[in-house]
Amino acid sequence: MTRPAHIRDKAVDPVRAVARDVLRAVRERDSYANLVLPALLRERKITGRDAALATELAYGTCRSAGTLDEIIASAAGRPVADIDGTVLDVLRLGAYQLLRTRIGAHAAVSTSVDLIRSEAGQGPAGFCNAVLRKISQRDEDLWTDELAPTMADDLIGHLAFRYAHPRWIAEVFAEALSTPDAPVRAGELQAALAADDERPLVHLVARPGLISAEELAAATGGDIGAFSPYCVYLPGGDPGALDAVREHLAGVQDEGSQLVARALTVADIDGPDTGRWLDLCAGPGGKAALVGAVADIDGAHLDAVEPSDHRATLVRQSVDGLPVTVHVADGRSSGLTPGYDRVLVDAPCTGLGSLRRRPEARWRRQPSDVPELVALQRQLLSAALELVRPGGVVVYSTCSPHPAETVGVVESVVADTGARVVDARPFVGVADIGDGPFVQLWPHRQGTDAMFLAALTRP
Ligand SMILES: C[S@@+](CC[C@H](N)C(=O)[O-])C[C@H]1O[C@@H](n2cnc3c(N)ncnc32)[C@H](O)[C@@H]1O
Repeated sequence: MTRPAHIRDKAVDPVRAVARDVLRAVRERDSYANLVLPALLRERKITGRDAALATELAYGTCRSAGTLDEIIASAAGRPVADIDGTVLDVLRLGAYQLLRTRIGAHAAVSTSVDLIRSEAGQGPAGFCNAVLRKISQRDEDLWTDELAPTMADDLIGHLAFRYAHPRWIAEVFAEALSTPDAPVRAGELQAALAADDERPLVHLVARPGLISAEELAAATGGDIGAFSPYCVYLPGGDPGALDAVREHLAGVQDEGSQLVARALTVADIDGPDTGRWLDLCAGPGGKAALVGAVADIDGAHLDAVEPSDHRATLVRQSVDGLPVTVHVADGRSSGLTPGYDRVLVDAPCTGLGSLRRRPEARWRRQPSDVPELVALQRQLLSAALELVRPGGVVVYSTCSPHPAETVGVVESVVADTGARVVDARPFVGVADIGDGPFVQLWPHRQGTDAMFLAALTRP
């Protein structure tokens, strides 16, 4: 019987082999690292500390790939486009260990060379050895001095390299953190990119009516969240293995997303709440589950719209047992009867606000993705304003701080429709959240994803 490639060669470290295979799936098949990795760990029965190391190596390398590539190209004396993909995956993995972990240089280089030798033979293994040894002669700061522009010449370019972000995303962060009166301070942009470059805590949501945040914290050993009454911070480990998650008492959800869902349920509206609530972009169902649980307590009902069959199935699973009806439909032409008290538009977006939770996303997204998304966001927000009743509330949110997707969309729809912006800050309940009326959360300020939230009503 032929043994699988990853265990054919005894010299190959199985933990690094898993990380390498995640990088390969991301590069060759556009896979999502956070879907591939758990499946590989299960299949290869890698658990405990080994699983934690494989996760750190796979996700960390994905997050920093662009900066690592510039260092690899310099050390190899050729562009990374001229390096065979299977060799490049291992060079990235080795460079990550050398520059961004405490793993010793000998272990980082020798395990990488073993990986290449087992697949590609002695020649590529020698190349890998030479490149990684060259990289190991400097630490990350020295490579930054060597290859990045100086802070004085080009602040954004420097910080983008240092904190492993594409330059255009660092520019978006700088724009979003600037005020009409003043450009972003260097220290603030640095803090924002640094926080976005770190592995985030897992945030759990305690499902209202089933378990309290206090009970969930006690059951999981986590800490109660700072802002959302449902949130628990989990320091580490596999949340899928927790009893509370397996029994659907709790789920995994960033605290910023919890605050958006909660804002919909507590926002002021004119007149009595008739209990008609709508989630116009519901898949995969994280916010619908939280809103649906509150609807159950408040005697309301939630309609949840999602055009993709697969994602609508995920919504159904996440709202099982709650007063929620899932509609497979386009939110721009859902056919639902107007008159909703509360409508959530958690719009499809670039996701630039949750890059820390999607390891490879920052290198995949392109500025050219933005205009099409903005057009869709405007149409969805306009549709929501037709579905809400006069005096009801529409909450518009994105997991992106991109000004075109946030303030730009809201202001253009307000100009077109005559809708009125309401101060969203009281519905979020976070102190020192800016001058309003919009809310922009940030990893470096609140420890949440960079969620944006606006509240609108129509006369
Ligand atoms: C940011 S996600 C929503 C996340 C969701 N609210 C949650 O908390 O789990 C945006 C969703 O909008 C859906 N979508 C895309 N085009 C849409 C459309 N025309 N109408 C309604 N939803 C759409 C996407 O399939 C995706 O599931």
